[in-house]
Amino acid sequence: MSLPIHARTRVKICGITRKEDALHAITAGADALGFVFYEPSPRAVSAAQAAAIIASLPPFVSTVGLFVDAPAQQVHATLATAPLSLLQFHGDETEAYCQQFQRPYIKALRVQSGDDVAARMREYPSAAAILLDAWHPNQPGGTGLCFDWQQVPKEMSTRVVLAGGLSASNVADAIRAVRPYAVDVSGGVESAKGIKSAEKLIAFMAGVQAA
Ligand SMILES: O=C(O)c1ccccc1NCC(=O)[C@H](O)[C@H](O)COP(=O)(O)O
Repeated sequence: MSLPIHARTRVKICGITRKEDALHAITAGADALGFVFYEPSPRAVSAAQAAAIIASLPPFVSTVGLFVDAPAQQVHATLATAPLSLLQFHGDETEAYCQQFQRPYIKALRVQSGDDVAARMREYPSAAAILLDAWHPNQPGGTGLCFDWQQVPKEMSTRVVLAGGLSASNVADAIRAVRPYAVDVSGGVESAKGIKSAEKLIAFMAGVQAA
């Protein structure tokens, strides 16, 4: 039996740094929250900060821990402190690296023009989903940039979490173009880096529902 997974598009709000933002995101209807464990990011949190936010959440909310080419020991130590439902790997991690933590994981791929996205996605058969994001030479994520949605292989869209430059103004078009399993947003729902806006979260969710 095939599941009707397109009955609605799931939403992950990434770069949560404050309890109030987490609760605004959930109240607006988000399914998942992302915590950035990458020190150079303006949205970085410690494992203890993430654990405190997660402890304040209602049930049935997925929590995603994001890493960029982190030493395995850092991922293990974070998991020991923060109860994360999934891991997200945003660097050049191999499938063998991603699998070693025995947790469901999302592999992020940063898309450049000319990329064979289908071939890159096939390198991670064990991933729970593939997050497709925009490529930038100096920033591994959270760039606020879109990539060309036509590059998403249509036959694989049920595995895709679409990210990169999404906001209330373009998320409905993005969903209609790609029909992804989920969308992911960070900068498009912020009032400042790492600070989410309740109004922008509500507007973003309305855009998702309009698609
Ligand atoms: O958000 C960050 O600062 C970040 C830093 C390093 C790696 C990944 C990062 N974010 C990952 C995400 O999942 C973002 O939501 C995704 O890149 C989209 O960001 P945006 O274009 O700002 O919506």
